[in-house]
Amino acid sequence: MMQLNQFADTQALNAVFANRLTDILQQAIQERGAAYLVVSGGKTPQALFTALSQTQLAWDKVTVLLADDRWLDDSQPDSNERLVKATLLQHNASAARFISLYANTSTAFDGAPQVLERVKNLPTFDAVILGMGEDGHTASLFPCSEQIKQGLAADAPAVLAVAPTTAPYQRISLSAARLLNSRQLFLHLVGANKLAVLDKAMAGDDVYAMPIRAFLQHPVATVTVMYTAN
Ligand SMILES: O=C(O)[C@H](O)[C@@H](O)[C@H](O)[C@H](O)COP(=O)(O)O
Repeated sequence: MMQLNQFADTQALNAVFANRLTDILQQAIQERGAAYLVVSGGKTPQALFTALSQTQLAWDKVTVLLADDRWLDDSQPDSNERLVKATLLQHNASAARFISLYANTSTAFDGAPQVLERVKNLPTFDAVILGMGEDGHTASLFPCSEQIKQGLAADAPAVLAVAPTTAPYQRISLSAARLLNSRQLFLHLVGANKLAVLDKAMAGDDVYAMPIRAFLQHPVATVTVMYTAN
């Protein structure tokens, strides 16, 4: 299921979204003593991360990880880890624990087992923030990749290596099954072109053609879409 929330601009969206995430994490800490937040890389979330980094929260009880990363070390400009460290894990949020999806191996396929060790025993996430590409990919579950069946399988491991054919870099991605194991799922979209992709995703049902459908059309999970045109 999908619930669409539209905002006047990114500032309004980020203010509401940062508050909502803070409330969710706060409640998790109260109930369980710890909170787990999964974020996406790419361009869309950067201002949200800056807003979130300044919120009042027991950040030392929060674990942050990425939904996916490019197989690059964090000195590289296109590393999502680099982005998260530079924007989210600053100010108050610098106290959070971060779990890296990168290992120093030449390929993501060689490194995936090491990353799986770090992720496989994590509990249900409290919030997952997904992004979406214009081809309908989310995290690094790319429709063009040979690994897409594995990434969307109900019994997939928590983490898999992906080689996109229409986007740069090998990737490491949480599987759809692992991402869906969250109390809250958000999809963060900025730009009318992303709304058009969302409409297309809702209008068909081939999950391998548009992997975001595995979330938007999941029989049980609700995806809260946080959208603004600009
Ligand atoms: O590593 C990544 O690139 C992502 O996590 C990816 O899934 C992203 O969320 C979408 O591609 C949207 O990217 P933009 O926000 O840059 O449009």
